Amino acid sequence: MRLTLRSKSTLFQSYSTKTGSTVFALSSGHGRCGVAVIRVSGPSSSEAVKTLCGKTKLPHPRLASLQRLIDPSTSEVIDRGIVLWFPGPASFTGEDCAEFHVHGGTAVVTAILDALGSLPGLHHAAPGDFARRAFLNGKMGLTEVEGLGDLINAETEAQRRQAIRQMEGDLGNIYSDWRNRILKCLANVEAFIDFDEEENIEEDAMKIATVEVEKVSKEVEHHLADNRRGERLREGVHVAIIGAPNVGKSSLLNMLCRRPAAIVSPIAGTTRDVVETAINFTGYPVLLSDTAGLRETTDIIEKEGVKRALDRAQKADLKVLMMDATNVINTKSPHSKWSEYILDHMVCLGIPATTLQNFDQSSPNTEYMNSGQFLETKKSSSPPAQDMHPDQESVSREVLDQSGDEDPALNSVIVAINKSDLLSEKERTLLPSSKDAKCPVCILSCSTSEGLDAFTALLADQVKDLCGDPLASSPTLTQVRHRAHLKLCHQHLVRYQSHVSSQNTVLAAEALRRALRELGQITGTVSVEDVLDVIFKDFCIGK
Ligand SMILES: Nc1nc2c(ncn2[C@@H]2O[C@H](COP(=O)(O)OP(=O)(O)OP(=O)(O)O)[C@@H](O)[C@H]2O)c(=O)[nH]1
Ligand SMILES: [K+]
Ligand SMILES: [Mg+2]
Repeated sequence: MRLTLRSKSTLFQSYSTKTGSTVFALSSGHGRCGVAVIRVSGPSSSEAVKTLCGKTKLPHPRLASLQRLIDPSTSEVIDRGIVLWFPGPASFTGEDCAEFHVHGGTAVVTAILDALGSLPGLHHAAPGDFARRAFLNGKMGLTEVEGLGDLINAETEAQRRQAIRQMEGDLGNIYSDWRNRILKCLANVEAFIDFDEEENIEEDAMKIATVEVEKVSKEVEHHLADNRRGERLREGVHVAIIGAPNVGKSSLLNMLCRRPAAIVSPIAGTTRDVVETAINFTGYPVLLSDTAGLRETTDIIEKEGVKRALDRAQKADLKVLMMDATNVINTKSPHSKWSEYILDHMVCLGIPATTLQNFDQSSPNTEYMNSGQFLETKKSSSPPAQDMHPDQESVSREVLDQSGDEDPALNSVIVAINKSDLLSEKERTLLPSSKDAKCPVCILSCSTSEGLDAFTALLADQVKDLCGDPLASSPTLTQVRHRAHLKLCHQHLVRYQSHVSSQNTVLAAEALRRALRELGQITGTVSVEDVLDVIFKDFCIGK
């Protein structure tokens, strides 16, 4: 076996010198502001600093100095600002870097950028150029770079916590740990293949590897079965308000986002499009959607609205099923159970059957259906189950396990019975409790705000449950990209076990290599040389 050893740092170096160019960009926000920060990275950074400062010597590294910044073409002073010089590799990107902190006016910023652009070898940076250079120079792993991106984009406290944790390397460490352990296993398996007969390789090298692979495989599996908490927190929890026309869906949306985002009117069928608002819900991001009232209609625009509403309901993490309290009182037969009544109501509205997985079809509430207030049953026209997000299935199952008394068919549904102000005291006592309905029920009035605090608290609890506390448990998966690679990694680990069972060590080793490649694609450290490094270290080949 020939070993070509090359360290990771030389590998990264060859990338960065290949780029060779020097880039610059406005790093603070655009628009007029007190101070703007312009960043430069690359081999010509030192020339840029000297030229703009009009000096032959560089300022002290990493010390702020006040400088007159000069336009090299006219020798005119552009501005007076702070200059920071960060010689590589002790800089954010690992290259020579500089920062110009100037007055944040459009003309000042434009003049500095133009001056930099006029220097030889300097180019305006493309999006993400600085982070990319930091990654290529080994300053950050891919997951850390992604964490940095998320941190910049974080809009809520919980998102910020998750992102900073990822940027600090918590998530990357998990993946690196798996990677290192699989590398070791691969080293064992390779040694077993290569030196089986000639050398004194420990006999149980294969056994040790197999036990360890099984362990990692279980950990990956557990990490994958996270209910998409991290991804939800990153993207926002999708909450859809659905229900019959005129029950007050748009009124509720407006109350929750504290602005008249959707039109409210006494005319049934007012909302047609999905009206989406992003709100910060007690520190958690929520994408709240108001939808068209669900009913059968010949109006083609409203029909499309109903289709969109059902589609949104299907994709939502939580569905707020809104009902009009007066309808509830009038249509509920005294004999039917509340949970059945709610399920019947959903079926009548044509809400996708996937939400009603355990609905007992043998006892439909025909009296209610024939009341004429709602549509005929549309179960058959419901979108097929395979349209569901593949993970929604496991989500449902997990909620089901935890729900205890709740009806699994109603998981992810919150019933909001609105217009309670229109009921008498006596009628109110007839409304269901969460226990009767086997799912959370809130009685509220968008007119008087009654019950709104309780509803908000309940929704906040459910949103928190779906996202988890980003600091409490071990870091969760945050990106679909990671999930895709981890799923493949897990498949290869499972395959490894079956190849070992059939004593095909060559294929077993290949399965580990493929598992490693998937992990490497998450952290951005794919390099076959690493395997050889481990063999060299652990088995002292060539001593
Ligand atoms: N009395 C009373 N009226 C309400 C309440 N909430 C909403 N309304 C009224 O009910 C009517 C319909 O409200 P919307 O918010 O437009 O209802 P919607 O469900 O969005 O209606 P569509 O978009 O047409 O499906 C309006 O006239 C509201 O003012 C409430 O709690 N009590
Ligand atoms: K309306
Ligand atoms: Mg509406």
